[in-house]
Amino acid sequence: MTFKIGLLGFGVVGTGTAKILLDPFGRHPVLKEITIGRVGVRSLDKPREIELSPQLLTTDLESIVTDPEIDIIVELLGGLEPARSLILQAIASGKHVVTANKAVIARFGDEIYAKASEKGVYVLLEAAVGGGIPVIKPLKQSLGANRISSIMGIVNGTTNYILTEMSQKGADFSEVLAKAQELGYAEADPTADVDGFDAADKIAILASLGFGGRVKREDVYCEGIRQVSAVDIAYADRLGFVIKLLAIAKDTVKEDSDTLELRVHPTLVPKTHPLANANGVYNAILVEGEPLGQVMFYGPGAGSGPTASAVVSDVMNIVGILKSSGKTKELDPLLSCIHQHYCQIAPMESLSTRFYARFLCRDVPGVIGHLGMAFGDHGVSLESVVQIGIRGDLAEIVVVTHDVREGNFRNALAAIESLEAIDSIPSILRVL
Ligand SMILES: NC(=O)C1=CN([C@@H]2O[C@H](COP(=O)(O)OP(=O)(O)OC[C@H]3O[C@@H](n4cnc5c(N)ncnc54)[C@H](OP(=O)(O)O)[C@@H]3O)[C@@H](O)[C@H]2O)C=CC1
Ligand SMILES: N[C@@H](CC=O)C(=O)O
Ligand code: NA
Repeated sequence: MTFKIGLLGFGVVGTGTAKILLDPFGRHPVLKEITIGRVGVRSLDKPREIELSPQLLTTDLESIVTDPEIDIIVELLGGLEPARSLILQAIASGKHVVTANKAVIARFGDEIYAKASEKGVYVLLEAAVGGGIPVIKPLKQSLGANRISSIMGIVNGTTNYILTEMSQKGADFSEVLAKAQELGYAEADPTADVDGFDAADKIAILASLGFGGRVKREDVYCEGIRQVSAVDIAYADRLGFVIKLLAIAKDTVKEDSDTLELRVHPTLVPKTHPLANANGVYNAILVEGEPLGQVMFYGPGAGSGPTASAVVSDVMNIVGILKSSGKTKELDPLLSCIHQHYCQIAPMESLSTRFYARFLCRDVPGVIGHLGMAFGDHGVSLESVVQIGIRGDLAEIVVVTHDVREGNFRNALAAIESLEAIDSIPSILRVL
């Protein structure tokens, strides 16, 4: 029996996917039954790493998603449109879909999964989060017996690569970003990586799987890494931390309400924490549940081969189902997505966390006392105050707070900004 896939996109991940499918020797035997039926691209003239028969390539992507010969559509275009419309058209034509497109799923997952359930087809997305790391299927299946309390991790390879190179080699931000693009890690528009949007898409998807409700993408609080400077990386290092872009989804049961913290931001992570040692393009996702406790998923979070590994494993899962149960419309609830309600998200002001803040102060007597008083007045207690040095004619003071409600911390900062001794507050970062 042969199963035909229609590949939408033949870039970094599309090429990696074709490489695996065209070289099945030594891999799972089911791969020998999968062939590439058609390939959709934007430009027919572009030089390609893999030579495909010219009849396979087309710029008419609609003709692929409606082709009766195709069993599975593999969407590797990126971007919102035409990806969303083509996925919906593929579903309407009764085709199963595999996608790596977290941007589309995080925004239109409810629409896509509702249509997929109606049509009795699967939409699988292992490659969309953590690249090659198996994390979607484990959350759906292997961890299904657990009550998940938190999902926290490094889910963007590009920014982790940038932060690692900045901290280990003192490299320059824009040079490292260009290298990440060259290596095929970054999105077509790398703003999505650098400003945290890609990580926010991914944590929205993970939260929805882990906490059993839909998540509105716009509810994810999101800060990227643009404001992380070499100065803060060096201070963090001296204080025993590394700076990582963390994506966090945490169940916070308070009194009678059960809400979810959902946020992406650069974070000072203690060097002893398991997430601190995920470097370069590697991602790490720490899941906590009852009764299991903690489990960490670690591996390459982006790149052609690793991401293609996840894409092809989804294709194989669908082929396995088609082979064993035929074209039944009854979906396996452990592979499909059936959420109906939305998770309730906690407002940022109500969250409690530690903060790191760097102040530039006029070197007047008692400045540390003024700072301490302003924090104290707003219920913020300090874990450490380090007056590190002089920058020009300004004194540089770094503080780390104890756990504090975000709202109280912001109020304290507003008061501090108006102090005569304060010149500026160049950085504020959260601490794990
Ligand atoms: N790169 C990575 O490491 C990872 C990527 N992903 C996701 O995988 C998906 C693909 O990413 P990647 O392979 O890096 O992207 P690329 O930009 O390398 O490839 C995109 C492919 O899609 C084709 N394409 C894009 N828009 C259109 C259009 N409107 N009509 C026809 N063809 C189009 C391009 O055609 P042409 O070649 O003619 O330009 C190209 O072949 C994205 O959703 C991304 O987020 C997920 C995990 C990791
Ligand atoms: N641009 C993304 C690619 C994988 O999802 C990243 O850098 O992680
Ligand atoms: Na994955």
